[in-house]
Amino acid sequence: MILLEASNISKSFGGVQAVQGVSFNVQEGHIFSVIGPNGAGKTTLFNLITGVYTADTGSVLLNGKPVHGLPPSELATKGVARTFQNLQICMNMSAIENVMVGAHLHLDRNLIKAALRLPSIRNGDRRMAEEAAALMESVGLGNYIQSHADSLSYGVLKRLEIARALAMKPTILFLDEPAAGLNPNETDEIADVIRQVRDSGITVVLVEHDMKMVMRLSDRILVMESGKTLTEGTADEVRHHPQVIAAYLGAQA
Ligand SMILES: Nc1ncnc2c1ncn2[C@@H]1O[C@H](COP(=O)(O)OP(=O)(O)OP(=O)(O)O)[C@@H](O)[C@H]1O
Repeated sequence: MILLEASNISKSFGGVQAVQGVSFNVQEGHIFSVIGPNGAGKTTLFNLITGVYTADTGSVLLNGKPVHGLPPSELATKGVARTFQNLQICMNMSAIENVMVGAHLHLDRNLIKAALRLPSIRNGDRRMAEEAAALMESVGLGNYIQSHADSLSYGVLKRLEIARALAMKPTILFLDEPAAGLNPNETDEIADVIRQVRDSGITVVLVEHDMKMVMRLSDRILVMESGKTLTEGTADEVRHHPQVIAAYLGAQA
């Protein structure tokens, strides 16, 4: 079943056509990855689908219903969660408080401040804390539940961000470069977490530069170049596509 249907999405910034007429479908239960060289338009596409930017053209259907133009907070109530390329963890909070914040809101910095005043977080609401702890266990962070965020390694923080997004109980999770800056061991750990998220029934959309991880994890891959779709297919199809090989090697197609 198609969960997300993006059609003819375009966005320009001044003279730069960042995304031009991109269409794709994401099947429920899949890991769908978006790859492409630097500046190909991947993050812009992500921002358009998740309501950070408004598209110049195109439509996005979630479960067959239009969701384009909705802000991230409203998309979150419809089951759309995301992480960002740059960590959005509150360093002056404990790890578990960060996850509990995710249960309440939708990655808006101002709202995070407001959430700190919520009685359920301030008083460490037991049920919420238990759920947050269970989520942390599920992404391999059981040892860090009471840790302060600023004491955690980058690899752990990246997983913590996923745990916080999962606390929103999404049906579809967008991950923007989850392996960026991670060493090979941390990358394997995050790949395991992503697979586990998918196996738990949550559809995953991924922007990622680590090709090994993308090829191993993805059910389908969209390749972008200069704002446009170069091709879309399975890892095997994409890997053997002459233009993809050319784009990545910088040769002429
Ligand atoms: N807010 C913005 N204002 C102006 N130009 C932008 C903005 N965001 C992106 N662009 C431009 O749009 C194009 C696509 O950028 P985008 O960040 O989406 O690419 P990307 O594929 O995610 O790149 P990377 O892999 O380096 O993150 C680039 O030319 C970029 O400079």
